[in-house]
Amino acid sequence: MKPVLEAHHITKEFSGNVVLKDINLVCKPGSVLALCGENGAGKSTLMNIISGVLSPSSGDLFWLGENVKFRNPDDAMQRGIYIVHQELSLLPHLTIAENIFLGYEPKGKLGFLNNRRTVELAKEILTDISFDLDVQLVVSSLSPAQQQMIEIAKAWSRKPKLLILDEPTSSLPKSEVTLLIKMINTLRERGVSIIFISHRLDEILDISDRVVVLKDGVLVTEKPTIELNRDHLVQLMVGRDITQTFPPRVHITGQEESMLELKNVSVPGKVHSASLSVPKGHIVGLGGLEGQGQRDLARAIFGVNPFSNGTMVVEGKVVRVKSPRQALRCGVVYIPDNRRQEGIVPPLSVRENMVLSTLPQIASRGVLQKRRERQQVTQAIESFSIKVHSMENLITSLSGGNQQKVIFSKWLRNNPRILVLHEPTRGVDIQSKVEIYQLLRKLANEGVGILMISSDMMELIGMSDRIYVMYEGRITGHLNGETATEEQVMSLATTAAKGVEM
Ligand SMILES: Nc1ncnc2c1ncn2[C@@H]1O[C@H](COP(=O)(O)OP(=O)(O)OP(=O)(O)O)[C@@H](O)[C@H]1O
Repeated sequence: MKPVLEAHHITKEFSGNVVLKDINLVCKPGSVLALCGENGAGKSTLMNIISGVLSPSSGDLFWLGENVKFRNPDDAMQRGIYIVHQELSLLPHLTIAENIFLGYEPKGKLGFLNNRRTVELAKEILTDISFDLDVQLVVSSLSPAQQQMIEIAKAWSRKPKLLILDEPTSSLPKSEVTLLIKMINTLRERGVSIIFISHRLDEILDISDRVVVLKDGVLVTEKPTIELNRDHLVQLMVGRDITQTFPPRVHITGQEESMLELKNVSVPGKVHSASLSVPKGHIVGLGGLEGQGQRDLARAIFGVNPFSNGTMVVEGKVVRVKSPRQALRCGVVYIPDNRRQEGIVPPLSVRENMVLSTLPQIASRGVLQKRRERQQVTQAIESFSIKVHSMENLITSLSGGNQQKVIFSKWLRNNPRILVLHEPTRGVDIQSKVEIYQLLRKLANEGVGILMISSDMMELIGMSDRIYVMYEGRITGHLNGETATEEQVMSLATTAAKGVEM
């Protein structure tokens, strides 16, 4: 079949720094091409070139055999290239139908907006891709998975020939990924050529027909997916085998010392009478489907939206945490899941972003302190393997995964006693995941109490010493992390049973 798009010898430089070298790529109709590689390998840059956001420094793009130069994303979209970015672009206060047709609203005879027609057409689009949802719902009421699917429905309404999905599953729990995969398969059957970027290897192997691996801006492999397995793919991306993803648990003997205890805490309408305990040196997992109150619980612990009732005990003392500042004073640090929106300050450099949370301490000190600060930043860049040329580069010039690592390291500079993390490895490549897991275990071994919210079942079971599960704002039970199974977690995640320990 004739390719829709061919990239010939694409190279891209940013101020003399070559981030893509001589890339050749072929995208065929009705086929899914998975694009993978470590954080900073060049995946987004390549997609931005294909979708007209960036121009290549050299090389050519051919669209249906014709040599093309896109001046902007609209230009590429006119041809049929549509990109769905990692960050969702929907307007939360508008309905699904309004979002799908934003900027393309069907007009009536006199040129007025035709709301009924918008609703009808939106319904047709959802039906066409077998997605059953009331198109008059407001987007803010949807789950992240549903919002992601509306992004794809919006793309589908523009009749794309080439659809680029940049980490579409990274914020979705496994249970909802299935829905998305079904949708991708439907689009493939309709003859759409799809480029699928993901760090989730199982999905890559599941969905794609061919796999392309980028490493440091070079295309190192292109193979039919059936010739690959998980280990092989890791080898290609990382350059070595990763035999052990999760570091070994350490068995703590003697009396358990509690770092954080929640007794019947509530957040109105979100968390109902939840109780849990995080012992010293433990990693306690908090699982469940997305949106069951985990975020509200974490934010309340950190004083963003305080608990309305119940008791919070930190290292044996009852505390009332009403602000993040108070939480930090109690030794509690919270690293949220939407790190890129909440965590970075775009106009600042990597160094400035890293020292931000401890800035008042640093600002009052002199040259020596500045030197120390630079040393600490250098150390953080090394220990997190952050891909950056200079610490003075703007944070926005880093790849998504590397921005996440900067934020991670920034919060850890506060020397937490209790660390609350939400989806610690979302959007992070396999190698860095392993590094983050090792770091968390090291912190636990040093006596930090860790509460890790994760919808990644492998991670939850592989890392936690104890697992609590939430459903509809309640903790439905807890499990021993070492013996827990996926089925047990799922069963607690979908039932209102109480007080189960297995
Ligand atoms: N506007 C820019 N200016 C300077 N450097 C940039 C710019 N955009 C990207 N880069 C650099 O290009 C390299 C590739 O980044 P890119 O975002 O394409 O990686 P990626 O493979 O998509 O990573 P991730 O998985 O983390 O999203 C990185 O080293 C990044 O710092």
